[in-house]
Amino acid sequence: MITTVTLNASIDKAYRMTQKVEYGTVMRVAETHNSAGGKGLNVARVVKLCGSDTKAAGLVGGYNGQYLESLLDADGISYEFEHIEGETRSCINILDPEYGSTEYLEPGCQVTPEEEAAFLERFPDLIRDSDVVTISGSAPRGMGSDIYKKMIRIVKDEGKKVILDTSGEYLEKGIESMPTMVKPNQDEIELLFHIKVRSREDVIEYAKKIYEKGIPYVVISLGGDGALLVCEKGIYQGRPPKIEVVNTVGCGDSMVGAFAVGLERHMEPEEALKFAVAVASANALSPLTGTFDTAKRDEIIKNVEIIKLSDPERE
Ligand SMILES: Nc1ncnc2c1ncn2[C@@H]1O[C@H](COP(=O)(O)OP(=O)(O)OP(=O)(O)O)[C@@H](O)[C@H]1O
Ligand SMILES: O=P(O)(O)OC[C@@]1(O)O[C@H](CO)[C@@H](O)[C@@H]1O
Repeated sequence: MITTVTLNASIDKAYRMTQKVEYGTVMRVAETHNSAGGKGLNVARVVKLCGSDTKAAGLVGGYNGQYLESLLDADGISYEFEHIEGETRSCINILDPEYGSTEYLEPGCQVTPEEEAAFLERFPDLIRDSDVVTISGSAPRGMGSDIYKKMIRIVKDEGKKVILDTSGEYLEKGIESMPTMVKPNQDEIELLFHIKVRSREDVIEYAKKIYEKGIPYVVISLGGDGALLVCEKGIYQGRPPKIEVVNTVGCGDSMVGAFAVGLERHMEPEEALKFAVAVASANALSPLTGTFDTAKRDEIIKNVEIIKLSDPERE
C-alpha cells in the first residue's frame, strides 16, 4: 500500500486552447478538464494505474474540497483527508499550440496551528498500513516550514519508506530527516544550493552532495533527458526515447508514483529508474495530468536506455 500526502490539494483545471494565447484579449477555451490535483493526487492516480493499492491523505476544505473528494470517488481512489476551514485552491494549466503549458498556481488557503496539530496527531494512523509514503508539493499558508521534516521523522519511526518531492525551505528542512528518496529537478537543485547549474557535471555534483547527507536514493529529473539516480550501487542516467510531447505537467509526479511502486516491489535501482522514466514519459503523451496509457508505457520502456555513469565508492 502506498499513501500519498498532499497538504496543498487543488482542483486542477486544464484549459485546451486552439489558438495562441494573446494577453489583454478575451480568450475562449476549447475544452476544459478538472481533476483532483496537487502533486500527491497525481501520484495516487499513477500508483493505481501501475496496479498498486493507494490511499490519498492530506488537507481539504470548503466546496472545492467536497468536489475534490467526488473527483477521487470517480477515479476510484480511496482517501482520508483532514477537513479544514479554508477553501481548497484551484490551479490552472493552459495548453496552447504556441507555448505548450502555462501554469497558474494559487498559493492555497490559510491553515491554523490547531489544524496543523490535528493533522500531525492523526498522521501515524494514516500511514499505519502503508509500505511507502510519498509527500509532494507545496504546503498551504500558515504551515511551518519544518512540517515535512516532522512528517518524515514519523514515517521513519514507523519503519516505512518515504519519498519527498518538494522545493525550497520544505526540501531543505525535509532532507534533515533523511527521507528514503528525494526527487528535485534542476530548478529545485538551484534553489536548494543557491547556485546556477551550468552542466550535467554540476547536476551530478549537487546530487552527490544530497546523497552524502544520508539520502539513499537521489533522483534528479531532467525533462526530455530523463533522470539521474545516485544510490549505493552507483550513478545512473535513465534516458527516454524521443517522443511527441503533449503535456508535461505531472511528469515529475508520475516519476514519483512509479518510484514508490518500485520501492514497494523491491525493484533493483536500475529497474526502478527504467520503469519510472517510462511511466513519466508516457504521462507526457497524455493531455491529462497524472495519467498515462499503460500500452504506451510498455512500448516506451523497451527503448529507455540505462547508462551507468560511475560508481560512487571509487571516487
Ligand atoms: N520532453 C520529454 N520527453 C520525454 N520524457 C519526458 C519529457 N519531459 C518529461 N519527461 C519524463 O518525465 C520525467 C520527469 O520530467 P521533469 O524533469 O519535467 O519533471 P519535473 O520538472 O519534476 O516535473 P513537474 O512539472 O511535474 O514538477 C522525465 O524524467 C522524463 O521521464
Ligand atoms: O504548488 P505545488 O503543490 O508545488 O504544485 C501544484 C501543481 O502544479 O503540481 C501539479 C503538477 O506537478 C499540479 O497538479 C498542481 O497544480
